[in-house]
Amino acid sequence: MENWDSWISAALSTLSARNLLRSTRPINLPCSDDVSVEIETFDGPRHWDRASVEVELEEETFRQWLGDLPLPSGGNDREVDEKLAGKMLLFSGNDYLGLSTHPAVRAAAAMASKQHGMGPRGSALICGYTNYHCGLEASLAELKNKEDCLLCPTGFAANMALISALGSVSSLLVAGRKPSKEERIAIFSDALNHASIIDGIRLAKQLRQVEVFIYKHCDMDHLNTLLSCCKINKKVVITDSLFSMDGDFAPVMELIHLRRKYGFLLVIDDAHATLVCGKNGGGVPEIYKCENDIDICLGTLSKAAGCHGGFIVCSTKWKQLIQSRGRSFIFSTSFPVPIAAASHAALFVAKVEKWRRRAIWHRVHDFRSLSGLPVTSPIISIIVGSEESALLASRHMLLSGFHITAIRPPTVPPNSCRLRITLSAAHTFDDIRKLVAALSQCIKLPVVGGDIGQSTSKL
Ligand SMILES: Cc1ncc(COP(=O)(O)O)c(C=O)c1O
Repeated sequence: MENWDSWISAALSTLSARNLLRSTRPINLPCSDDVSVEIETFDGPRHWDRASVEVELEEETFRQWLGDLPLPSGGNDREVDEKLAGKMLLFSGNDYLGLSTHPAVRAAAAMASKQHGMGPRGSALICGYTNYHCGLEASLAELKNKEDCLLCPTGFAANMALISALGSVSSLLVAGRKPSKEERIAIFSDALNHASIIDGIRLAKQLRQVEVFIYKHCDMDHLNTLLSCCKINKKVVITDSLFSMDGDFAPVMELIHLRRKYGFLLVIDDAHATLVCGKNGGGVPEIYKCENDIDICLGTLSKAAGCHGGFIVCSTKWKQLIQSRGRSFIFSTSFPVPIAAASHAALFVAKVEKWRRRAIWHRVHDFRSLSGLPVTSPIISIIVGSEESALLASRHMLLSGFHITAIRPPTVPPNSCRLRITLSAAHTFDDIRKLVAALSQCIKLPVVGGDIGQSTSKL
């Protein structure tokens, strides 16, 4: 029976026959000693952690932001004059473990920039790929328990590169002509997948390489029906593992069950779960120990790693294909060496400082018990309905000193406007208590701060 392994091998043979297979040739930048020896780690939070969740706005910016938000009926600007600017508590970032301000991450970036500057600048296939990038790829493959890894300029670029490479398989297998409908790739995509997946799919569709089937959010019955009706052989299912707007998890074990039934290629975007989920931070695949059942896993270093850049962990064969056909990988400058060095340090710290993962999950638990909302992850989506209600709630939170944004159409459907709140290991129980107290003044919560005075955290 034909399967993805034979299709990918055939696509690689075609590329090889046409001299189109590409590989990276790392530039060797001498680094001083083994970096992991110099990385300092700590057994609990320190003062620098606060810098990742405390921000300041200029008075002018604060006024402008408030100016974009409606005044409550009968309200006036007096309260604005009272609060104004100064420090705010950030509940809207993606630096889930607070690593962006860690001394080891700062030191790695500083040392690399001192030794090598911000170069070499160029795309990975030309001259932008170094031993730093190579080492980071090896660490990510190890973290995710996969054969290989390919770094991309961003997480957005990683999804675009993967999907353009995927689409190219259908053309490569019918060399010299356009694939018929049955010869295309059938992509099944969750309705709430990230914009980078949606854009990648739209592009491949326009090029007539793929047929697209959108299944209802996390609805495995709907996916099963679509799969069973589809006559195309080459099927792919792609989903966020932890959804960026709703904060819920994809039903990974059910997807794996369907994969066994239909033999599709399973791709997950683990951007928000990497380093946050799993004992060692391996993300959703580590929770279920199902790394072998997930064919391709994408992620980003711009969230829990606190740095920048995207990655794809997969087999060496898939890596060869993506680096030869993934346009956003091929035609974009790779990220600078200090970013690679800092990301490498962040991965090391995240592995050693396991208390950070415990801390963020304690904060999730604290929020759940104080608010009564059934949250299951550090991404909290409080749906308030109309655009006006969301903006009024956002205004109240802003005036209470919380940096939280209202999410509106087109990012979310009309009448499901929401406040999106993200938690971090750098938040304290007291931060969560104050947050819930402020929320309870503008939103009806199931529990209005029941045990707001007591920590549920054991940290
Ligand atoms: C699920 C998901 N995938 C990909 C990305 C893109 O990552 P990056 O910010 O590194 O481009 C994001 C960022 O918001 C995301 O939420």
